[in-house]
Amino acid sequence: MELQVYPGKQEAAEALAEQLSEWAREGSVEHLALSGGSTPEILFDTLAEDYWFRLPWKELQFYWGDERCVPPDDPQSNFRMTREHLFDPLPIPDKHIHRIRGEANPESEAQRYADLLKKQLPAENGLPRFDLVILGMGDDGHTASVFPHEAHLWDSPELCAVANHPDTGQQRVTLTGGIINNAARIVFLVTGAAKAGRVAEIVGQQGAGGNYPAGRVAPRDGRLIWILDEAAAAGLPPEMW
Ligand SMILES: O=C1O[C@H](COP(=O)(O)O)[C@@H](O)[C@H](O)[C@H]1O
Repeated sequence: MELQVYPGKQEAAEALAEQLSEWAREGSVEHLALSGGSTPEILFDTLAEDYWFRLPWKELQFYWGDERCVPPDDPQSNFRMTREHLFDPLPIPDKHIHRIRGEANPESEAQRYADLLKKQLPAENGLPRFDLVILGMGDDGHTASVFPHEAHLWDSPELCAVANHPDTGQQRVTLTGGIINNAARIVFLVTGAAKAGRVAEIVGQQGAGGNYPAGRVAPRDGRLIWILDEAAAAGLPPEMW
């Protein structure tokens, strides 16, 4: 596990943008899965504003780690946020954007997306392999849309599953642990004081970190990088960073 801590969320986002641009320019990232929620907005804005000419945008294929089961223009849609902050401003061909259809029947969509991943991605260890999976972590330790109350979904033999938000019951379609942990690189981008407790448990291995879905992220033979801001890292022992 590699740990990178930056003063604030802007610096953390810039660091990930820079590393992504290096990997893309050297040709080691083509297929990448994006996270949703609010944290990646700043990453996408940074990429759209400062990396127009510094990434081979037309060579990248975009996927998602999870999607809320809402229409693609809904305020809650991970695709909508990404389109507004990343795809609209940049020259990305529509055929390279492989969204999870939040408006479809969740069970059929989980199956369709799993089939698409099998078709699109190279295989390694008998599973499709992403070059890069970008993940966020919720305050409750969820990642993608595998929540603590449905942690068994992490071990699903299927590549994608239907999940339910613990408070709202909103359905989600999510990647499961097998395909996430098969990625060549997994990068967590986590910022803000609200995440510090879970970061201390999972990254600092204080307590029951391994019980959270985010604590189950452990690439089989790839790299795992946690990119934090100081607020999220505040519960980690100083010698770690
Ligand atoms: O619901 C979700 O939450 C996580 C974390 O989101 P954040 O807003 O706390 O950054 C996110 O990674 C996931 O993609 C999203 O659907």
